[in-house]
Order: sequence, then C-alpha cells, then structure tokens
Amino acid sequence: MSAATTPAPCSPEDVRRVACIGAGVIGGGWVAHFLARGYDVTAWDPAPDAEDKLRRLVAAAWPALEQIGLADGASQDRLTVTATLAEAVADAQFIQESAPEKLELKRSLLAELDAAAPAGVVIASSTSGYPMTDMQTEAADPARLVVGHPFNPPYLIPLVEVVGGERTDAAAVEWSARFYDVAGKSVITMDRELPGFIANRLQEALWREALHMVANGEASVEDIDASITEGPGLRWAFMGPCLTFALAGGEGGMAHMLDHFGPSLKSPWTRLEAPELDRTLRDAMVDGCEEAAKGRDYAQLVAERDQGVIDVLRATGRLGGAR
Ligand SMILES: NC(=O)C1=CN([C@@H]2O[C@H](COP(=O)(O)OP(=O)(O)OC[C@H]3O[C@@H](n4cnc5c(N)ncnc54)[C@H](O)[C@@H]3O)[C@@H](O)[C@H]2O)C=CC1
Ligand SMILES: C[N+](C)(C)CC(=O)CC(=O)[O-]
Repeated sequence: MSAATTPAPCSPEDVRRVACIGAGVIGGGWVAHFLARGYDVTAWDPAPDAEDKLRRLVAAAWPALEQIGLADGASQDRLTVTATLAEAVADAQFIQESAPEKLELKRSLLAELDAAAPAGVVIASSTSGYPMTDMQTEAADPARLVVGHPFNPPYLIPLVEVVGGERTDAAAVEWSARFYDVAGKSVITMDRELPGFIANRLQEALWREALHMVANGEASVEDIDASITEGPGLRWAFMGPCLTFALAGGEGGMAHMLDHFGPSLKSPWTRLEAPELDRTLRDAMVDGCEEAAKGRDYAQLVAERDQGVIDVLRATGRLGGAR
C-alpha cells in the first residue's frame, strides 16, 4: 500500500452524506443501513426499475431496523435516487460501490467514480473477492480506493472487511475503517490482500464441500443446512471456529485438541477442489433450496432471516444503541 496521504474532506465522525452506487441486494442493503443510521443517502443504478426495487427493499428492511433502533432523524425520506452517477456522488462524503461482480465493470466504474467524486472522498467497493490492486488499475487517483466487503444483509450483519490495494493510501484504509465503525459496523482491517478476504475464504471452503455432497447425492440441501443451523452454527454466532475447537480439547485446550484430532486433518474428508458447476448440480441446488423453503417466498425468507439475526444479536448482547 502507498505510504502517501490523501486528505479526506472531513473526518469520519462528520460524514452526513453517503452515496451508494449499484442498488441491488447489497447496494440496497447498504442504503437501508446508512438511512437507519441517520445519513442522507444518494443512490444511482442504471437499471430502469432500480428506484422501485430499491425503495421496496428499504421499506421491507425498515421494520427490522426500527426494532434494533433508528438513529435520531433517520428516515426513508432522506434517500434521493439520482438520474446520473455524477449527481449521486457530487456532494458525497463517502461512496460505497455495489455493482455486479465483474472485474472489467468494476475497473471502469471505479475510474468513473474517481473522476466524478469530490477530491479526497474515499470510495469503497463491496466486492466479495477481487483484490483492490486488480480493480484500481484505471483510476486517476487509486489512492482513495478501498475494499469494504459487507455481509448480507448489510443493514443487520455487522462485519465489514476493509483492505486496500497496492496503490491505496494507507490513510484511506484507516479513514474508511473508522468511518464504518462510526456508522455502526464491526470492522476487520486487513494489512494485506487475500483473495476472498478472510470470511469468504472460510465460507467458500464450506460451500465447496456442500456442492460436492449435493453433486454426489451424499446429502440433501436440507440436511446440509440443518447440519449447520442445528450444529456448529449455534456456536459460531458468538465463538469462532478456533476457540470452539480449543474447547473440544477439554481442559487440555487447543494443544490436546491438535494432538488428539490433528492427524484427521489428513484424512480424506475434504474434496476442496471445486466441483464442476454443471447444469445438473445447478438444478439440484436450485430444486433443493426450493424444497427447503417449504413454500416460503423470498419476502417471507428475508423477514425470517432478519428476525433470526436480530434475535441472535440481542441474545448475544450485541445490539448497541444507534448513532
Ligand atoms: N449478494 C451478496 O450476498 C453479496 C454481494 N457482495 C458484492 O456486492 C456487489 C453487488 O452484488 P449484489 O448486490 O449481490 O448484485 P445485484 O445483482 O443484486 O445488484 C447489482 C446492481 O448493480 C446494478 N448495476 C449494473 N451495472 C452497473 C453499473 N455499471 N454501475 C452501477 N450499478 C450497476 C444492477 O442494475 C443491480 O441493481 C458485488 O460486488 C458482490 O460481490 C458482497 C457481499 C455479499
Ligand atoms: C455469496 N457471496 C460470496 C457473495 C457472499 C458474500 O460475499 C458475503 C456474505 O454475505 O456471505
């Protein structure tokens, strides 16, 4: 990362106006989060029906956000959907990009945002895996570009992984980490780029094994999901996989756990090579999820997930006050 400093136009604490570029599942979730935290939000998305979809997403999220506590003055009316990207970012003090996960698109969009945004304003990408070094190649001022990787839905899941690229100014990484913190997120700042960052690297390992099991008819989608929600998922909500396994070693802790179960790491349980995502596997996953949904539609599943996350946050003492 570059050692030079790019002056931000205001301190993270003083940000009032946020721009969200791309307003699908994640961009819309970010909009809901920032509105609930009392920011003025501008959004831009090139899809013709984007504004309608975005306002529906925010309205659907709002009851959950009211439940966990809105910031003073927070309102859905503080969202402005603009006709152009330039209008959306013209007065922004922070920009969150959530466009489709296509490298060429991210490269040119980040360059366009950099050209249109006020000098020094930090621009974060929601990418779920591209290193910023690969995305900042076309921007005139790559120093202000960072990754701010959220989790779905960004208005409820606290984590954001923050990391810069080779040409990112260390000050921009620091500024955005502080800003997300002020904006109510739980931040992990990485000092180097890892493909998939931390959480997706872990999630992808689990996901690959799930796909292998479905592809080989070894387990149903429902059983795979229940194996997590009825099992390790309960522990992972408050204690990660490392400490959880330290307890598996009893009073001997991680040392006994590794001496006892370490050799099984070499046992042929894993098929970490990615399976061929052919039509058959795709259809098996789609059909399996349809069955697992048991007639619940998308809106019902979203409401159920949101309530579940709120209950877990509340039960584990992580529902702090609003900003
Ligand atoms: N869906 C998920 O669970 C997560 C996704 N992400 C990341 O968030 C980003 C967005 O993903 P989703 O919201 O899932 O996708 P999505 O397909 O739901 O939304 C993408 C939106 O971008 C818009 N768009 C298309 N071209 C654009 C352009 N040139 N400029 C601005 N917007 C444009 C589309 O109209 C659409 O509304 C991706 O980088 C993805 O990797 C990160 C964490 C979780
Ligand atoms: C499916 N996904 C890889 C885009 C998911 C993420 O990036 C994070 C999440 O919400 O789990």
